[in-house]
Amino acid sequence: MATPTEGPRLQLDDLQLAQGNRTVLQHVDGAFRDGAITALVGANGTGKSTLIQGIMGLLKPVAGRVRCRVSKERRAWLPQQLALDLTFPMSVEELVMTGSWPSHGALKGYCAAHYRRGREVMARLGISHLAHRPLGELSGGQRQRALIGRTLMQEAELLLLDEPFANVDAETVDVLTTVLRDMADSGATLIVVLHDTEQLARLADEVVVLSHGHAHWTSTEAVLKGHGPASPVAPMSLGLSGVSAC
Ligand SMILES: Nc1ncnc2c1ncn2[C@@H]1O[C@H](COP(=O)(O)OP(=O)(O)OP(=O)(O)O)[C@@H](O)[C@H]1O
Repeated sequence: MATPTEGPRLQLDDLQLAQGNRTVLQHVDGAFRDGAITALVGANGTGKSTLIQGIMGLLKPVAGRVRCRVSKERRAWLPQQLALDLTFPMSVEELVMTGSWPSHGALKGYCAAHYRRGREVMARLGISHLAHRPLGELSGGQRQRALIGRTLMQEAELLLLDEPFANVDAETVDVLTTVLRDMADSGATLIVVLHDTEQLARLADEVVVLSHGHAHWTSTEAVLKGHGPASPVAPMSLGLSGVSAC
């Protein structure tokens, strides 16, 4: 199938997604802005993970379609930390280096340029001193830095993150916020599931609100002021915690 060369990288056309026999989202129409961070918010069970699965091609649409101009090698998905098994014997550096697999292949071995880039990525995330530490011996924040390092190594153009700041320390939130902003400023399209108004205010350029089976594109300001799509909607009813920034 030919890949269109114009328009946004990621567009959803009248998308309908189901889990089992149950429709979770329908008539989802909209584009994600390139070079921007879009927050995905909604109360528990409104379909945030379902939408991510649909975008990543892990869940086949019941109707409509996902139009994505990003090659599979440049798409990255960071699930919730709890969903990850990081007990296998691998060091931080080995994990970061696997980010080169989608484009380079898993079996070819790394060249000097790969190792150089891996070291740059670890330095940027403040984890150089952990390069040889097994993943199973990391804190939540250190683990999340290593996982983001893997997506930097991959040079992801489309990055989906499910609650990236859950169970991480404040310093890691600062480091990751800077790195994610830099990625967007470099042109990447980022979609981030968030549950915290402070992080939303700090990070999101725009917001997609999931509610009652539908998705609505809106501004960060509208959500923070408590005006959702079918306004007025309190941030808490969107699954957002923290004090409203209005
Ligand atoms: N594998 C599954 N089989 C059946 N139903 C599922 C499955 N996964 C999710 N669901 C249902 O689909 C709906 C949407 O779930 P989803 O996990 O996408 O919501 P969410 O917004 O990500 O929730 P949370 O904020 O709790 O992570 C829920 O009603 C959930 O119970």
